[in-house]
Amino acid sequence: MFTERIWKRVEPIWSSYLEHPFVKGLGDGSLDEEKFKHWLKQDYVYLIEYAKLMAIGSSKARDLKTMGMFSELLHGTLFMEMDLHRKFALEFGISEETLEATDAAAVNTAYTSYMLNHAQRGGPEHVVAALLACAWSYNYIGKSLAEQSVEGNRYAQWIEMYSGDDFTELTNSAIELMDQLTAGKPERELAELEEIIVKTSYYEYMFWEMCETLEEWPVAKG
Ligand SMILES: Cc1ncc(C[n+]2csc(CCO)c2C)c(N)n1
Repeated sequence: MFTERIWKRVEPIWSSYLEHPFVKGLGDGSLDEEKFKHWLKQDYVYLIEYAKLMAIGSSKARDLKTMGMFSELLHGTLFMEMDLHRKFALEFGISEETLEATDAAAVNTAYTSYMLNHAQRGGPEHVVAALLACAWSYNYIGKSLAEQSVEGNRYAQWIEMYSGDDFTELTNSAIELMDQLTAGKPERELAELEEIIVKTSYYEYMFWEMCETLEEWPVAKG
C-alpha cells in the first residue's frame, strides 16, 4: 500500500522532530511560555488555511464517500482541534480575536501556500498528499510524548489531544483515504504525491524551528 511506502520514507524525518527542543519541551513541560504562545497563534492561522484545503478536497471529490471524509476532517479541524487552541489561549490570556488576527510568519505562509497550490492544481489525491504529513505526524508525536508522560506537565492537554482516540481516528481516515485514492495509480503519479508528502514533512520541521526561535519575518517590524 502507498502509505506503507510513505511511512518508510518519512519515518527518519519525523523521528528528528522528537529530538527538536520545542517538541522535547512540550513533552517534559519545560517549554518556554513565549514559544508556546508563538506556536498557538501561528498554528491558529495555519489551521484556517488548512481547513480551506479540505474544503477544496470536498469540491474535488469524485464520490460522496470521499466528500464526506474531507468534510469530517474539516469539521474536526474547526471544532475539535481549534477548540484546543481557543482553550489554551484563554489560559494564556490571549483573546480569540487576537488569535484570529495573527499575521502569518514567513515559514507559515510558505507552508500553507505550498499546500494550497498543490491542492488547487491537482486532484483529490493531491489534496490528501498535502494534508497527510500534518495530521499523521502530530499523531505520531502525540503518541510518542504520551508514552513518556511527566507528572504536572502544563502541556498535558496538548499531548492528550493529539494522541487521543478522536485524533487517531481522523489520522487513520486520512491514511485510508490516501490508500483508496492511490490504488492502481502509475509510479509517475505516486512519485509526485510522495514528493508532496516529503516536502510537507520538511515544512513541519521548519514550523517547529520557527516556534523555537520565535521567528516571524527576517526584517524588523515596521
Ligand atoms: C503546523 C501544524 N501541522 C500539523 C498540525 C496538526 N493537524 C493539523 S490538521 C489535523 C487533523 C485534523 O484537525 C492535525 C492533527 C498542526 N496543528 N499544525
